[in-house]
Amino acid sequence: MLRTPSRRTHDAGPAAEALRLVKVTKTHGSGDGAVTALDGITLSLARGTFTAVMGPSGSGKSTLLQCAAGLDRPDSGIVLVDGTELTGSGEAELTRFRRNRVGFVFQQYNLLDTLTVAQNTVLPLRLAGRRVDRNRAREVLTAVGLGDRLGQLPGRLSGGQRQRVAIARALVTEPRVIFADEPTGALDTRSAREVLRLLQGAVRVHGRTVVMVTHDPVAASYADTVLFLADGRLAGRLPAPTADAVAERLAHLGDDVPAGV
Ligand SMILES: Nc1ncnc2c1ncn2[C@@H]1O[C@H](COP(=O)(O)OP(=O)(O)OP(=O)(O)O)[C@@H](O)[C@H]1O
Repeated sequence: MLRTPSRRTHDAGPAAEALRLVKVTKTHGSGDGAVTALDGITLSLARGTFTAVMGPSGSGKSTLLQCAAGLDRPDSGIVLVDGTELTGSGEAELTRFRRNRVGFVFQQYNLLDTLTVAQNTVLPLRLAGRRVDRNRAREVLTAVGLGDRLGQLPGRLSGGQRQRVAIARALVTEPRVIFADEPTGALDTRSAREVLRLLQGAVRVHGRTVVMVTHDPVAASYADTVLFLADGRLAGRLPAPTADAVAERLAHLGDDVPAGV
């Protein structure tokens, strides 16, 4: 069962906490081929914050996001989203939780080509069995600047426009946390900026919580805080990041790893 705040034991201000990981470990593969992707990650993210996760290739960023979002299961440790414990829950419950409380944005958009922009946008509501208000797609697509594209197929849109549909789709359920894995990785500078501003607006205007994996220091500078990963461990934290400061930290990652972040 998913545990509610009143029944869980790791309770440090649930009202203010959007995401909490306690000693999360994850190993991919087994035997000689086993790779420790996450090596005891403990972190807490406040509601209404925008966090970027950075680190070298293979440092565990995507695995962290997948485990935090309930898309993958840690080997050990605890994951709480908005005060509800995901670890230890059944598959059906986890699916229901993801559909209602979490939004996703991926590098490759993951839109369904045969559905219109509007249909793609409200798909999470349909999958969750929620009522779909006729105006909901228009409302949320207008907010991302695509109010005039409702009936189009994704194949007719640019990469930036597709990613904005993906953001509308992530926002449509009014999720507690939005997880974005390299959302600007396939975009040109201008489209990337639009996407980052939308994510920033979701946090600043609507109080959502965004966790974004990125390789790009400029993209990370849109976040309130950057968390650095190295070898599956937290290797630093940078509040109020500038692109230069992020690039500088990345260049020296591993020089000194603090014990707790
Ligand atoms: N499904 C898998 N099977 C085996 N090994 C995996 C799998 N997924 C990830 N790994 C390994 O786990 C480690 C962490 O991978 P992960 O994708 O989380 O890192 P990352 O920081 O997101 O990397 P990148 O920046 O290249 O996307 C890497 O060594 C990777 O090769």
